[in-house]
Amino acid sequence: MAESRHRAVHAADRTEPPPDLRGLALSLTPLLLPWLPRQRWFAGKDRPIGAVRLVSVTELLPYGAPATPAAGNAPGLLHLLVRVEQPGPAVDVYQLLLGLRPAPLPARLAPWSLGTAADGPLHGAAAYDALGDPRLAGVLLERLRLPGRLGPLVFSREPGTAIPERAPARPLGAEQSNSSVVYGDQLILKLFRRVFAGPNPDLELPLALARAGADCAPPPAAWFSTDQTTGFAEAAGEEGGGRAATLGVLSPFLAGAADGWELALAAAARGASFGGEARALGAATARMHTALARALPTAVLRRPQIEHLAALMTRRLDAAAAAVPALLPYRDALAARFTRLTEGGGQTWAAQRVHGDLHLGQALASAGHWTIIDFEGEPSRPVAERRHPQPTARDVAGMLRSFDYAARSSRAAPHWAAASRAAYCAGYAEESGADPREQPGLLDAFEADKVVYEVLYEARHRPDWLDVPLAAIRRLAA
Ligand SMILES: Nc1ncnc2c1ncn2[C@@H]1O[C@H](COP(=O)(O)OP(=O)(O)O)[C@@H](O)[C@H]1O
Ligand SMILES: O=P(O)(O)O[C@H]1O[C@H](CO)[C@@H](O[C@H]2O[C@H](CO)[C@@H](O)[C@H](O)[C@H]2O)[C@H](O)[C@H]1O
Repeated sequence: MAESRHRAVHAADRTEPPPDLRGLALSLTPLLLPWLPRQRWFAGKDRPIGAVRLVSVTELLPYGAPATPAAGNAPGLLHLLVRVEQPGPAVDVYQLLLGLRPAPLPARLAPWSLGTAADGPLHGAAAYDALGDPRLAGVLLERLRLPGRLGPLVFSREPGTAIPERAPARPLGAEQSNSSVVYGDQLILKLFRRVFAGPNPDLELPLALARAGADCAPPPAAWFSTDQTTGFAEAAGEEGGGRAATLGVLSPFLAGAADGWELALAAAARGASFGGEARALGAATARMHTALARALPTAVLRRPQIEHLAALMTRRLDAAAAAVPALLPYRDALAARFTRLTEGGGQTWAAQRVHGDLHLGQALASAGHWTIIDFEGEPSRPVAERRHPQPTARDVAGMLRSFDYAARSSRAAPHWAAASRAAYCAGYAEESGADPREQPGLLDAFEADKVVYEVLYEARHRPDWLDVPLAAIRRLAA
């Protein structure tokens, strides 16, 4: 890799992309406008895009500069952070990795195409999502192997971790909020698409767990971030303002693991009990909570914080009901669950860092062990809010909802979900000594909050699934 060239392109103290790189990237922006809203991870699909502005441009591999003459038309690789301006309060920053080759693209890369630059310095170059190109994904792996700075990008590596020099790369096909590449069934790189100022909990929590010796999450091997966060959204930067934004995390890949969602669906579809697995998952959740409470700050929620929490849940409910009118008839019954939280007199709740979006798809089973992944929290919540200590009931409620989703999606007998939920809570209680069912008001409120979130999530991303949370709401509100 022509490392010295990359460093020459980006001086370490530069805050603006050099004019030649800015010119390159500007000739790509017309291609971004139609492409962005088609991406699963693009959060602003419901609003028109006003403008796409460059926050930073980094050349990871120069276009049109083959390392050897024999390499012929070598691809280029650009890292972009772009601000997408849309109607509404937040301005989102997205991370893009764009491959460049002379048009036309080879057929294997066609599904990743953004189109061909019509003018500017890249006139005639085909741009594509570089994660679909194993060669370019390899460039990223090499960067992560060698810690250091490249312009606005800072690459870090956890001491004592093994990262191969080369490994075949394949993009993960799953419908995701972010994008991931698997290297040789050994490592997985998760690239955050919508990025925020401050550490991403999906690095912060697994790293804290690993450093505390807990084996509940894959231990990060390397990561990269940017410390140039001036163009980032205000709201997202509240707590992390001016601090480095995490862009990607490389972790061990659990080859051959099955996720809890597939396992639960398979069991439910053949009428088999999921009790043993749910119990073990409850115990794994409790171990994760215990380790997080030891490794990261905890808090006690008193009356003002509990009122704030209830108000936040009610605000989210009202926003969801405004967007999905099918929620309106149940609004008051759901709001009552939040209000009841504040009626406990001198009641206090223990709070700590939690997973924040725990569901069956976030638990991987391999060799009889549950590993928890994806600690980012609910992607639509401000990151500052996701990083606050919260009652562990938030995670328990998330998983309980997931058993309901699995039962409805597989048309399981009605008692299947109830039995799985009970086994999960029993496993949690055995491991931690505290049964989540002993705080029914808290669990009810978090379950109602989660199901409201799910209504909005399904309405935005999977309208065919909307009836799953709506059916639960009809039950909760009855
Ligand atoms: N360490 C891992 N080992 C094996 N598979 C993984 C690992 N991390 C993630 N995956 C797979 O990738 C999918 C997406 O990862 P996730 O972190 O949930 O991303 P997103 O936030 O985009 O949903 C998961 O559902 C899982 O199937
Ligand atoms: O995995 P992500 O971080 O992208 O989480 C989002 O997508 C999930 C769906 O993939 C969504 O989860 C909902 O559907 C699941 C079944 O597909 C179900 O098991 C969960 O209980 C349900 O909440 C999640 O809410 C969303 O944040």
